[in-house]
Amino acid sequence: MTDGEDDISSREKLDALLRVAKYRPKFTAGLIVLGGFVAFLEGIGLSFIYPIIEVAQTDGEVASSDMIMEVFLGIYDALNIPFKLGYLIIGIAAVMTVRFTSSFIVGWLKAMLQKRYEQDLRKRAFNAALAAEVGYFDEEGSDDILNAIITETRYSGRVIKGAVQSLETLFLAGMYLTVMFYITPKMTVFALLLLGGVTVVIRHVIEPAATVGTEVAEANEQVQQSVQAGTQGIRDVKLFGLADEVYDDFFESIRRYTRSEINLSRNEAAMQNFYDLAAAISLFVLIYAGFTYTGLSLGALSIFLFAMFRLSPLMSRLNSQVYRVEGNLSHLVRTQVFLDELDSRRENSGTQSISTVNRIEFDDVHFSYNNDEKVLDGISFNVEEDEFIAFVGHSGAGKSTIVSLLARLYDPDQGNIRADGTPIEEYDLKEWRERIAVVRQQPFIFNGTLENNITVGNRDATRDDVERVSEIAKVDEFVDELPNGYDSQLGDDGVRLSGGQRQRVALARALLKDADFLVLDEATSDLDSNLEREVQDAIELMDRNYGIIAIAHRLSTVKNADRIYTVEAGQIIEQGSHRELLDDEGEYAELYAIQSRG
Ligand SMILES: Nc1ncnc2c1ncn2[C@@H]1O[C@H](COP(=O)(O)OP(=O)(O)OP(=O)(O)O)[C@@H](O)[C@H]1O
Repeated sequence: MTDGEDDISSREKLDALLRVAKYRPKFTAGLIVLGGFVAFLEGIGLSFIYPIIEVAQTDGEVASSDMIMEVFLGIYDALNIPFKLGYLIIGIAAVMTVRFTSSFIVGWLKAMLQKRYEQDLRKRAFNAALAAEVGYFDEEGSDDILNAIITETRYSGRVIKGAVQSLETLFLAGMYLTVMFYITPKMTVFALLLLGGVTVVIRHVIEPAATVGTEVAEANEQVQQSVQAGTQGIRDVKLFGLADEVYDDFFESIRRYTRSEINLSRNEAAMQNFYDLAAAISLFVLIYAGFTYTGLSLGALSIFLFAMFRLSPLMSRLNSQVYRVEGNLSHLVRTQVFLDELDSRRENSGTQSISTVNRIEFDDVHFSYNNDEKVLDGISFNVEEDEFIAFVGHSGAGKSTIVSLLARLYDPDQGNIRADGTPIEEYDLKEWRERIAVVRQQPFIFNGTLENNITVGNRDATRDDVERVSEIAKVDEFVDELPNGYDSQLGDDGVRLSGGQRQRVALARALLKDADFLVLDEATSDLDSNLEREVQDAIELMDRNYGIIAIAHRLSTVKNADRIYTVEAGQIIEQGSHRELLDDEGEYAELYAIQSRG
């Protein structure tokens, strides 16, 4: 195979196969042994031809002329069965029954192995994806991750079945060869050279399977991306007249996919048919040679030719199977690389337990997303459990990033974030996230009921609890308009809700969590100012004591904050109460003046 950019080296393929072998090795070994047993029975069945032909020719009067005959006579004698044609037929029928029943079991177990392996890969991939850092999703894009979990794993699962199948075929071929070799070594070597030569020529001429496999995998990924843009992004596609562009992308990738799949099948068909052609010609050459140059008995020659007749399609099947396995191996290698990457990007959790937080402190925190532009440049602030602080500033200043770091979606490059004096990365990650309730500007709505969406952070909550927080978040104002109240299905990503309604659901969700700090990242920006004010008041008047960290564009919502921090280019440029900041006549005062005029 040529080593192009996207080609996968033999070493990688071998590693991938070795890793597959470690999945349920005993089951797989049992399956292979059973495959060997099938081949053995096939051999026994085949050898029955010999006594059957001999007995038919001599009308039952056979002498133990050679080893095969002696073995058969011995067995029939031991079982006390007459060595007659009828009983020989019954014998072969019995052997074939066991052989094909075993084959059926092998087929069944193979499917089991393949599907379970595929399931295992999917489970591992999704589990690892759920545990991976958010940064990995930023880099890879969720489309690629989706494709790796859904599509690549399916192809990968086929490797294990294909490999076992190839081994089975190899056993059968080996058995036929052994029988042939036993009868006439010279003609067997000649037959092998013929078939082997044809195989080498055909494989050399046809494109290496893995290259085509990689092409199929890449094209698949692109198809998925285009379809996703056309489904998830359908509104923007329509609004911006992007349908043609999205369709062109889709068409180009599906064309690539179709072409690669056709090439793959063409290569397989070519291999199969040209091989069969060569095998058929070889067979007639051998029939001629057998009758002309060897003094074999009709029985022996029949077994030889029958074995040869069965061997040739097996060899071509083996060729196609190996070719398929190689093709699927490139998917497997990609899946394994993906799994390794996910594992190496696992979120780090601390071990320290945490049940309440009284104080959070950012101490000279620096951060950049891709090690290039600094997004946070020395952020320091603190907030107590009974305080309300706010961040304001221009878009892109780094405010949401502060929240992401606080929730440990990312870790700082430099500096410390402490909770009650301990760096937050030392806390158990899950427990830490339970301490803070974050409401994002564009929350995700899960496919389920309204109630289900409100209780995501507290599945034990009762309907009363749900109604209580819904009143504060003003969800109660639209719940009656939904067809089944709290039991209404919200659809994929909450398509049935307006932006403001989604935000209210997210707020109710956060309020239901038993957290110590409530983090509102433009949480009410889609509500009209009156409703926003009402929600804000309701939160501030709650009996429950939360520390509140709010990010706001509309400055009126943070007027009551104990401290307001103005963020610019990743730095806090001023801080103080609303009054103090107005008196300072700095950036905040300017922003406030602009908004008041508006
Ligand atoms: N996941 C990400 N990967 C790379 N860069 C990012 C990512 N998220 C944000 N940024 C960049 O970091 C900078 C700060 O973004 P951030 O969302 O924190 O700003 P913000 O002040 O909250 O803005 P806004 O008010 O518009 O929400 C921006 O320049 C943005 O492009």
